Parts: sequence; structure tokens; C-alpha cells
Amino acid sequence: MEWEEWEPFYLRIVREMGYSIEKDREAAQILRALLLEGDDYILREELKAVVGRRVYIFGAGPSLEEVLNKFDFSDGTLIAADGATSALLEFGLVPDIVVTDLDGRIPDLKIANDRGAFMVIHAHGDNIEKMGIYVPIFERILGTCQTEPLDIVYNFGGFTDGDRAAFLAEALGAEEVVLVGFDFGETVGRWSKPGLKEHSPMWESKRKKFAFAKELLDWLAKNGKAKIIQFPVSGEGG
Ligand SMILES: Nc1ncnc2c1ncn2[C@@H]1O[C@H](COP(=O)(O)OP(=O)(O)OP(=O)(O)O)[C@@H](O)[C@H]1O
Ligand SMILES: Nc1nc2c(c(=O)[nH]1)N=C(CO)CN2
Ligand SMILES: [Mg+2]
Repeated sequence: MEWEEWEPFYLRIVREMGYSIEKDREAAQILRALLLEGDDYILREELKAVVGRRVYIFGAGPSLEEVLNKFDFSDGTLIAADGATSALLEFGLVPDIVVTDLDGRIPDLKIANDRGAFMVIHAHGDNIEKMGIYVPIFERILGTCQTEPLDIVYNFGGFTDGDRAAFLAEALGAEEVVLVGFDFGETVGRWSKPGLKEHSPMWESKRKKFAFAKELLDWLAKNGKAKIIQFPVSGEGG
């Protein structure tokens, strides 16, 4: 998704969610500075080499557990949306890429990174403090933002970690993007927030986030090159 396509979505998101564009911009600059300081950042070409023809993106919906129990995902690139990293690790899988705004369980994100996962860390106005603390502990980081892209801080489009991962996969050449654990129902999966002990009823800000995420994924299915597939496809997985 080009900036011109993303900007109208972003302006609606900012208005609806009450975010500050200035703070989002500041966050992008801060991430850039942290990446340069740490000297452990990567460029899109390096991540493109990791992305195969088929990509599985794992969201943190409640269905994830059953699906991870039943199916094998060894024929594609594995991308975990933030909290879903914890579920994958529980099932002995290490994602190839983690897409995060640093509100998943940090120790699990770190384990995934230590075991080889590339980190796609997103800068926004509400994670500036977390970036300062946690960006330095990770390796092999690609930076993203939701305002105008900077040289080493990319904007491929997308809002929540899950739909943003799908836009990343599309931009890096995936032909098939399979969404796993993207329930978007009335229940938020227990992996979604470090404080959640169990699957939890939807709260208002999350409902708004999910509405944008769904709209963006519909946009991608219509306008992107990659085929977007919801898993399990009907008939599979009961
Ligand atoms: N029912 C669901 N519960 C949780 N995540 C879901 C669900 N359905 C789809 N997802 C996708 O899985 C992703 C999991 O990411 P996660 O919940 O850890 O963080 P997030 O996008 O940063 O949201 P927040 O900022 O509210 O924490 C979401 O971004 C969303 O796109
Ligand atoms: N300013 C701001 N931007 C975001 C936020 C957030 O909480 N604040 N959460 C996101 C992931 O869901 C993506 N972008
Ligand atoms: Mg997150």
C-alpha cells in the first residue's frame, strides 16, 4: 500500500481513535534514532529474502489454539502478530518474523528473536517509552511507522499488528497470505495482552481497532496482488 493510499485510512483512524499525528511522527523519529544507535537494524531487502511464496500470519484470536493443535504450517513463512508469538512458542513453533508494537509478552518476543525471528517493530505515539526500553534488547529489527516513512523506518500500510503483517507480506512479495487465528469476533484471545489470563470479552477501543483491521484486510484482498485466505478454509478444522 502506497502512502497516498494509506493516508486517508490513517486520518480516519487518528480521528476515530483520538491519536496525535505529531506524537506518531515523533515516535517514528525516535525509532529511527534508536535503530541507528543500536546498529542492529535491517532493510526491506533483507526481510524480503525471508518471505516465501506462501505466508501464514498468526493473529491472537481464540481459535488459534485448536488450529495450532491440528495443522502443520511447515510449508510457508510464519509471521506472528505480537501476542500470537506466545501461542506459537507454546506449540513449539518459532516464527520467522514477529510484527509488534511492543505490547505482547516481551520475554516471549525476546525468546523468538533469540531463536532466529526477525522483529518488525512499529512506532506510534503510545509506545515511545516502551521503544526506549525494549528496542535495544532486540536484534535484526525492521522499523515501521504509521506516518510518512523515513529512510530506514518503513510504512507498508496497515493498523493493528495482524493486518499490518498482511500488508508487510504483500509488500515483500508473498503470493498467498493465509490468516490464522483472525477471529475478529466478540472475544479477544488470551495472548493479546500480557495481563490477560483467559480469552476476554471485547472492549471498546479493541472493537474500533478490529473494525479498521477488517476494513484494511478487505481493501488488501481487493487491491493487493497476493491472494488473502482465511484459515481454516470452510470444510477444514470443523
Ligand atoms: N479475536 C482476536 N483476538 C485477538 N487478536 C485478534 C483477534 N482476531 C484477529 N486478531 C489479530 O491478531 C493480532 C494480535 O495482536 P495483538 O492483539 O497482540 O496486538 P495489537 O494489534 O497491538 O492490539 P492492541 O494495540 O490492542 O494490543 C491483532 O492485531 C489482530 O489483527
Ligand atoms: N497512536 C497509536 N497508534 C497505534 C496504536 C495505539 O495504541 N496508539 N495501536 C496500534 C496497534 O493496535 C497501532 N497504532
Ligand atoms: Mg501489539
